[in-house]
Amino acid sequence: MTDAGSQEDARERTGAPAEQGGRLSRRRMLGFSGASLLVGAAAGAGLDRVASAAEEKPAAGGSIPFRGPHQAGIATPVQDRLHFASFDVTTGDRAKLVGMLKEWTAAAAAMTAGRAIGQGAVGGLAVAPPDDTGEAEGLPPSRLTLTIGFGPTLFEKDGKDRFGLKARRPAALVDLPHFPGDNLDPARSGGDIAVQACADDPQVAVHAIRNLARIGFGVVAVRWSQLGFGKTSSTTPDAQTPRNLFGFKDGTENIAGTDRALLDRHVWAAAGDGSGWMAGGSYMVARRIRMHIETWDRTSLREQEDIFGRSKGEGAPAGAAKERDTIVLARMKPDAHVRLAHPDSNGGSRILRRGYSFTDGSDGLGRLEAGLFFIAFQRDPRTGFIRIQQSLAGDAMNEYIQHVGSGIYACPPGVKEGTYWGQGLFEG
Ligand SMILES: C=CC1=C(C)c2cc3[nH]c(cc4nc(cc5[nH]c(cc1n2)c(C)c5CCC(=O)O)C(CCC(=O)O)=C4C)c(C)c3C=C
Ligand SMILES: [Fe+2]
Repeated sequence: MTDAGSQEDARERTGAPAEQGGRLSRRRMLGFSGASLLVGAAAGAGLDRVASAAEEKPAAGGSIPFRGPHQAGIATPVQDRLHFASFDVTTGDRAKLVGMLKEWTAAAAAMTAGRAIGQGAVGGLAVAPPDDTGEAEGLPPSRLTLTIGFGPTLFEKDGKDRFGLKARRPAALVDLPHFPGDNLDPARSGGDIAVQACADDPQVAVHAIRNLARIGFGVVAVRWSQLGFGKTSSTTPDAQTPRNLFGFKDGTENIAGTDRALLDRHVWAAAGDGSGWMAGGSYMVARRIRMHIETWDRTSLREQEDIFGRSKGEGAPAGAAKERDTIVLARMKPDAHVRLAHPDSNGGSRILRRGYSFTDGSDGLGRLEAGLFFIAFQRDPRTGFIRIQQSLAGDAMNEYIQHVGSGIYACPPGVKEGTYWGQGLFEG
């Protein structure tokens, strides 16, 4: 850790805010003085209150605490941009993998606080590559969160227990079954380790993934990645519900990041669930879903609304006037998306959705290569995503979408002071 790193550790211990409303840039963070930290420590309780208020609703450029009981980026209010990356581990050396996870943890703590990695982009030796690539210099933390997850192949790949982790694989980390209509590209699926980077500034998210990949050189290689914009789900019900690329409000009936009871019941894995090292963690399912925009755009408004079971303008459930009015499933068509995805149609199953829209240019036939990068967190994918996706086999929307990429990852609990990402898996 650099001096700046020690200061950051001290900040996290004292609860001193990394910045106030995003006014401190990375450059200014490096100049954050030890004296001000002492003042912060003396102020103790008052600053703790500031920190927890900031945690609930930080300003757009602000920072989200990296350490805590749960990883940030799950219950955290959804940021504007996504850079998701899935990595293959290219070494068979467990010690190297653990060493990299330690380096990643230090780098993630720095970047989420708005600091540069190590000696920064220009602070090191002139004859060596800089510790940080530099494109986030001068930018605020932008509510960057980095969330790590471990894929099934980290535990066993092609019958090989490469890292002695096979017996540690959680029962809930199942291989996703084939669903009707799936057209999955192996080059956009799977991976041993995934990192979800979310931030309000795409440059900050891209910088984070780029630097983790750089640090991991020789240990991991990027298998596939996805950029996303225009969050399609909100975890803050008071905020305006965002719209997806079909033009509908998306995320109305999501689990709120502040709803402790629902999070404990449906999102956070518990000690009694079978894998003690996952307690406080969650399971992430990522699906790249292509949306056939051009076909959709030739569909009548009534048909579009029937497909979702909600109105396009207000987002009201069928037969109701306002977005938050009570849902009556019987008023929707039997194959309406909301009717089939609703907990009442799935034995009470609920997931926390955190997806983003994507457009990757056009597909060579003049059609927009666009869709939803669907991300869902849940306590158990067998009763979460899998259950709901099986129900969606009869979804009227299937004519307009296709699942083309897929991944499932066990996201360990949050990082405590002095520990590294996934330590419980390797040392528990
Ligand atoms: C397996 C889970 C789900 C997939 C895959 C999925 C794809 C998908 N969804 C939309 C648009 C909307 N979804 C909405 C609601 C909704 N969707 C799911 C699950 C999956 N969606 C759930 C659990 C719910 C909530 C159901 C409820 O309890 O009422 C809505 C309505 C607004 C809302 O509540 O969010 C929209 C719109 C798209 C476009 C899509 C794939 C491209
Ligand atoms: Fe949906």
